[in-house]
Amino acid sequence: MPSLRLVPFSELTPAGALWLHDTAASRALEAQALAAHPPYTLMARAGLAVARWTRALAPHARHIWVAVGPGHNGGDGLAAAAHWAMAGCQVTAFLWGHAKDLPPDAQTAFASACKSGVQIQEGVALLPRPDTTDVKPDVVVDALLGLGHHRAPDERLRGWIAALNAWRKQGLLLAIDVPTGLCSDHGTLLGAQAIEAHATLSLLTLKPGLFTHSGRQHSGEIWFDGLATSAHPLPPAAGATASLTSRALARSLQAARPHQSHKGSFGDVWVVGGATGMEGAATLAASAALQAGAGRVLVAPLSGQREWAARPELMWRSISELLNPGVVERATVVCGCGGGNAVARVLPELLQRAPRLVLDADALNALSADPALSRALSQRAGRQQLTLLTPHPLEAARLAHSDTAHIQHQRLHSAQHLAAQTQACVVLKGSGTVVAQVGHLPWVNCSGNARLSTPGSGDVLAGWLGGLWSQRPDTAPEHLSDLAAAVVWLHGCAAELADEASARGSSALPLLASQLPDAMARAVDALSATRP
Ligand SMILES: NC(=O)C1=CN([C@@H]2O[C@H](COP(=O)(O)OP(=O)(O)OC[C@H]3O[C@@H](n4cnc5c(N)ncnc54)[C@H](O)[C@@H]3O)[C@@H](O)[C@H]2O)[C@@H](O)CC1
Ligand SMILES: [K+]
Repeated sequence: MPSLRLVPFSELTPAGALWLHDTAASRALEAQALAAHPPYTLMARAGLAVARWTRALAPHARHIWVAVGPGHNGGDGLAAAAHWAMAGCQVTAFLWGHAKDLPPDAQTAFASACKSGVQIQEGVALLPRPDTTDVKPDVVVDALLGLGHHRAPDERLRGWIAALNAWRKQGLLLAIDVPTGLCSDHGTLLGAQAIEAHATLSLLTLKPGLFTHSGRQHSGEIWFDGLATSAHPLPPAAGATASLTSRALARSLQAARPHQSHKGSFGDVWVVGGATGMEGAATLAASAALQAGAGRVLVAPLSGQREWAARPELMWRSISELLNPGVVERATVVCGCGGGNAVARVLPELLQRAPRLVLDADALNALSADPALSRALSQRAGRQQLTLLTPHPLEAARLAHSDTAHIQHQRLHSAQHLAAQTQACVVLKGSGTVVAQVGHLPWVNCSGNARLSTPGSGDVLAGWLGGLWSQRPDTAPEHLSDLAAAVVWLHGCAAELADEASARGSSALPLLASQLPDAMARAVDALSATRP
């Protein structure tokens, strides 16, 4: 099943953008909304939204448990509990603390829950686990902690998290706003454990931590309700931390091929990579560039080996042909896929001359190892030469002279920092790929699944980026991150389509990189099949 449900909002936004708000930005919006409405309005709406959502996910649920934390997240759970009970469900609320200690709105929700017939247990030491009770709820809801959770769970909270997760196999485990234990800003775990929900309903704003690092794993299907706090159904872009990629973004970058077109209409992509033993990486990138629609794709293998059989449409050339006067200046160059150490030799000239350069894998490693190359990279922007970097976290760590844990701890910041350091557009790969460029709100990708964790997947992404870019050589610097984010979305969409097509319907097996260009082509076809 696709793991993101933002419809109808994602289909309604004309620019195709949904905004993500970190804790500070969400708190600012929350304060505005609270000031604009009578007390309890927002929590009442949150409770109704949670109740309707639960109904939609589990229409036949009769028996619901909710774990209620000490703050407003717990209040949302109590407000929902009142609705479930009024709808005839048997509902038990397990309170972390005592009702008298709840904030005022949550006390109102508590009173409403009591009146509606919710069974309440206060000051509960530990939520019952499936092996300690004969009762079998259909749905268990995490309303422990939300935006107010910033420190590592202590032993008692770890016990509650473990008990809630133990219900995952018995029924539906749902999280309100943020799965407890997950950092809503960075998607990291605040301690060793966090709720692993089947689905999460984000309230008022979408939080970046739901979408990147461990966010997707722990949030399950992500749903959103803006609580109708303004005339528009969505929170404003102002103050947003990032934008979420969408189908609409990908569609906006996909143009029909004009009837009178010929291969010269779509530009040349040169792929430089494929050192000895790694020729396949260059071939994958080249195949992707071709399938993305580039006019001609020329491969300059660093090994000198030409894989004629790989794709008859590809042309095999030497590096010196690429470096002939006027050739590289007209090309879109994808460099580094399977490049080995040999790639360092060609980088100085490519950095100097290529107007559009995608740097991946060993090209990134070469840059990190040589300060002269890094300087040459950062000087490109001043000459209006554009660069796309596609590091995975380890490559990003090398480029930033940091370590992977540091990069991953704050993926959004890391990508933005790297973009500033290199003056390039940075695609930081991983669960919830981040696309960052100086002066622009970063993108966080919402498509994809673990089928993409397979060798060669990144080569295909780099190649497709080159292939789309060659058809849009005049992409303005300020739109480069949009182009990159659209391709990242397509790459993920291909994996989701593979899931839908599979009889097993889940990410049990990888999508082989050699099949990925075709799968991305199907994703493009699916774009044009949906309404504009
Ligand atoms: N204020 C409102 O009317 C609204 C609030 N909303 C909900 O309110 C939530 C935020 O509410 P709060 O600011 O009260 O935050 P939380 O509900 O996340 O909880 C904060 C409370 O938990 C305690 N706490 C934090 N970390 C802890 C830990 N590790 N162990 C034990 N206790 C810990 C804090 O001391 C504080 O008492 C959102 O996530 C959302 O669910 C939204 O529904 C929008 C409306
Ligand atoms: K929660």
